[in-house]
Amino acid sequence: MKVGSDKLENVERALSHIRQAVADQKPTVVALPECFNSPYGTKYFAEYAESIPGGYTTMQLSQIAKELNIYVVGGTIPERDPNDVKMLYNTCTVWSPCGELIAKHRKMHLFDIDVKGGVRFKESDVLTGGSEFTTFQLDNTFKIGVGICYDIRFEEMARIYRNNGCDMLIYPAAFNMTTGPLHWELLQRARANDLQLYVATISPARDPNFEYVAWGHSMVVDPWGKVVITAKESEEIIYADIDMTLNEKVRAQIPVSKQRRIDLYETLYDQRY
Ligand SMILES: NC(=O)CCC(=O)C(=O)O
Repeated sequence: MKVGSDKLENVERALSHIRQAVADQKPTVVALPECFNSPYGTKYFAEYAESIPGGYTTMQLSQIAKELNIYVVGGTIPERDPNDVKMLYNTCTVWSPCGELIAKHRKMHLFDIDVKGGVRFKESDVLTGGSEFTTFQLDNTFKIGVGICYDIRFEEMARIYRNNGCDMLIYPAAFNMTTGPLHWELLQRARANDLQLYVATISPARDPNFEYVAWGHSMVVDPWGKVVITAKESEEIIYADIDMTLNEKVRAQIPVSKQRRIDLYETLYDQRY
């Protein structure tokens, strides 16, 4: 999705794409990118931040989920904590087909990197990291874990979701022109293959005129680690059918989860899998 500097236009564009997706394919779930109501940059977050729920952007997401009878994974927006207005988060909301807020994830791992000759970014200059894991269920059948962009680099987080029974991980995300070419697909396929579940990412479209140039290429990867579909770098809606039986089929044929030598790893992870 293209994201510009006009918040109302950004939200209107998101709503219009959601309507388009529903008209084209009647999906169960629609997902938006990281930072879809604001340009992605630390100097913008305070100005575009809203409280959740109650702010303009998330009210619109609630209404459209209800109107179209779908689940909406509402990308992310900068969130202002109403109890402490200095506290800002990068937050994803999830809305049920009744328009209820069923999950809220605050980005747990803040994007602070400095690649020589490449990208430098420091979310922690203005944002606070969340400290809760976030999952939701689709009609009590399919369990989804939510992470935001840089969160995908932390395999422990994904493992915890898997140990808690997640069938899919969704990451609204905005990689960049330095790390995108090397790591965007790699990380998604790694998470999907290691944990034998579906992974989806949703990115803003690439706009070379912004200071932070997003990599684009929203993607869905299946539990074999195979890319099911990928978008171009420009604006595009992509659709994927999720086979809810595939995780179990892959896990039965390559039973790595049952073969892990957790007795040797000295891991703190839950040892159920
Ligand atoms: N918005 C982000 O968290 C970007 C993460 C990223 O680009 C990476 O390389 O990791």
